[in-house]
Amino acid sequence: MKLAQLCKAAGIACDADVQVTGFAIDNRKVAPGTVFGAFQGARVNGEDFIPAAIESGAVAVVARPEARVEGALHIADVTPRRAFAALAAQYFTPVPDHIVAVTGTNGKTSTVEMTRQIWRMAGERAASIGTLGVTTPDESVSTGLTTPDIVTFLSNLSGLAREGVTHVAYEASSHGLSQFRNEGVPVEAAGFTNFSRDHLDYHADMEDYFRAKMRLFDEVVSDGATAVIWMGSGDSGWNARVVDHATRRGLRVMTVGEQGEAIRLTRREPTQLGQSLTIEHRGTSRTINLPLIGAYQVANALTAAGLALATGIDASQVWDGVARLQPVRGRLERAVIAPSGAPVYVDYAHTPDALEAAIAALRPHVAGRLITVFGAGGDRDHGKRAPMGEAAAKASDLVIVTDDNPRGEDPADIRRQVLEGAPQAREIGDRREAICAAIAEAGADDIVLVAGKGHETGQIIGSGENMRVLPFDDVEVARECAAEIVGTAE
Ligand SMILES: CC(=O)N[C@H]1[C@@H](OP(=O)(O)OP(=O)(O)OC[C@H]2O[C@@H](n3ccc(=O)[nH]c3=O)[C@H](O)[C@@H]2O)O[C@H](CO)[C@@H](O)[C@@H]1O[C@H](C)C(=O)N[C@@H](C)C(=O)N[C@H](CCC(=O)O)C(=O)O
Ligand SMILES: Nc1ncnc2c1ncn2[C@@H]1O[C@H](COP(=O)(O)OP(=O)(O)OP(=O)(O)O)[C@@H](O)[C@H]1O
Ligand SMILES: N[C@H](CCC[C@H](N)C(=O)O)C(=O)O
Ligand SMILES: [Mg+2]
Repeated sequence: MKLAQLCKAAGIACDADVQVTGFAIDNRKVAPGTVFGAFQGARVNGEDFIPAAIESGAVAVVARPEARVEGALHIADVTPRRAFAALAAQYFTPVPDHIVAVTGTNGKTSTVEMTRQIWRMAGERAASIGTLGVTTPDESVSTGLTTPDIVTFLSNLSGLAREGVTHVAYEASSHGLSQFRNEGVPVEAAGFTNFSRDHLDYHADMEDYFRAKMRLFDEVVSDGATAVIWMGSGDSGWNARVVDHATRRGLRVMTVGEQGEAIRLTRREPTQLGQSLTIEHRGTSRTINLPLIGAYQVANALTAAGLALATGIDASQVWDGVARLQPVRGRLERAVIAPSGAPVYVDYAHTPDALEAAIAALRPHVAGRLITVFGAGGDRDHGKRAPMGEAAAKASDLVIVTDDNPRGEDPADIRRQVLEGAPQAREIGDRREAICAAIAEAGADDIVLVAGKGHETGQIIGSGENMRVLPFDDVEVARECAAEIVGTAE
C-alpha cells in the first residue's frame, strides 16, 4: 500500500510515493517499509529510537514536530499517538462491521464478554477484546494487557474480520484511551458502566481520570453512534455527566438501569441460583431470570443488552440471551465448596467500589459470616489501599489482608497501607496461607470471598529485570486448600 494513499484517507498531510509494509511503535519490530511511531513514554522516550528504526528500514516516522528525523519522511504532529492511530487504521483493513467499546472503572471485562455472548446466542460470529484477552468463536488468547498497543489492537481487529468475525466488543481502559491505544476504527456504540476511584498513580486526579474516559464519547466513537449509559439507583453524578458528553456530541443516548429511560430495571430479586429481573423496554414489561448473582452483574448484563440492541440485534433475541448468560471467568466464580459446606468465591475486585459490590453480591446468600481475603497491587494507586481496607472491613465479618502482585514494592508496606483502613483485620502475607486459613475458619453457614486476582494465573513479584511471575491461581489454590482440609480430617 502507498503511504500517500494512507495519509489521504486518514486526513494527514504527507506526500511520499513509498510502499508501506507495516507499522510499529517499537524499533525492534521495524522491518524495511515500516512506518515507525515514536512516542514519549512513561519509561523512555521513543524518539531516542528513531535512528535505530530508520537503520532497520523505517520509511516514515510519526513524531512530534520537534523530533529529529533524518533519512525517512517525518510525519509531524503535536499528538503523534493520535496521528499514528489514524494512519495505521487505514492500513489494517478490513475490520468487523459492528464494533462497540466499553469504558468505566469496573465492569468493562464483564460487559464486553456478555455482549459477545448475547451476539453469539443471536447467531452472530462475535469476539471480545479486553483483560481476558481476545475471545473468538473458536478460542481465547491472552494478550497480557487490557488494551494492547495500537498496532496489536488494529491487527487483531483486521485478523478477526478476515476470520469472518462480524461483531466485536472491546474494553477501552483509561490508560488505553489516554494513550490512543484503541481507536481509528468505526465504533457503532459505546458503553459506560460506572466511575469511582482507581489509577490515581497514573491520572493526576479524578477529573483527569474522567476526562481520559470521556475521550471515548467525545472523539473515539463514530458520528451518530449510540451511547449506552448505566444509570443505577445510587449513582454518584458521574454517569449523568457522561449523558451530557454524549448529548453534546450528538450521539443517540440510551440510558439503562433503575433510572434508565431506554431500558428500565423496575425490580430485582435474588433467587437461589441467580436473580429475577423486571425490565421495561419499548413499552413492554418482561421478567427475566438472570442466571448470575450480584447486582453488579445486572448492571453489566443490561449494559451489554443495550449494546447488542444498538447493533441491530432483535429485542427478543437479546432478552433470551440475557436469560442464558454464562458466568465470566474470575467474576464471582464459585471455586469450591469447603468441607464445612461454606462456598468459596473468587472475584476480581481491586478497587474500593468493586469490593463493596462483590461483598454486596454475596451478602444475601450468607447466613453466618462473610470472610474476605484480599490485598492491593504494588506499583499501582497507593491512595486506594486504605479505602479498600475500609470497604472490606465495613461489610465483612472477618477480613484477612494478604498480598496481590506486590511488583516492585515491599509487600509488608502495601499490607500496612491496606490495614490502615481495616485495623481489626488479620494479616497473613502469603496468599496461599491466607486463603487456606479463611477456608479452614469458615463454618457451614459462612461464605469466603477471595478478591483481587480473579482470572489471573500468577503472582507478580519484583520489577524491571527482577520481575518474576510465580504461578498462582486463586481458584486452584482454594480447591487445594479445601482438599488439604479433607486430607487432614481423614
Ligand atoms: C504506563 C503505561 O500504560 N505504559 C504502557 C505504554 O507504555 P509507554 O508508551 O509509556 O512506553 P515506554 O515503555 O515508556 O516506551 C516509549 C516508547 O518507546 C518505544 N521503545 C521502547 C524501548 C525500545 O527499546 N524501543 C522502543 O521503540 C516503546 O514501544 C514506546 O512506544 O504503552 C505500552 C504499549 O503500548 C504498554 O505496554 C505500557 O503498559 C505497561 C506495561 C503497563 O503496565 N500498563 C498498565 C498500567 C495498563 O496499561 N493497564 C491498563 C488496564 C487498566 C485497567 O483497566 O484497570 C490496560 O489498558 O492494560
Ligand atoms: N457494574 C459494576 N459495578 C461495580 N462493581 C463492579 C461492576 N462490574 C464489576 N465490578 C467489580 O469489579 C471487578 C472487575 O470486573 P471487570 O473485570 O468486569 O471490570 P473491568 O472494568 O474490566 O476491570 P479492569 O479495569 O481491571 O480491566 C468485579 O470482579 C467486581 O468485583
Ligand atoms: N490484581 C491486580 C488487579 C489489577 C487490575 C488492573 N486492571 C490494573 O490496575 O492495572 C493488581 O492490582 O495487581
Ligand atoms: Mg477489564
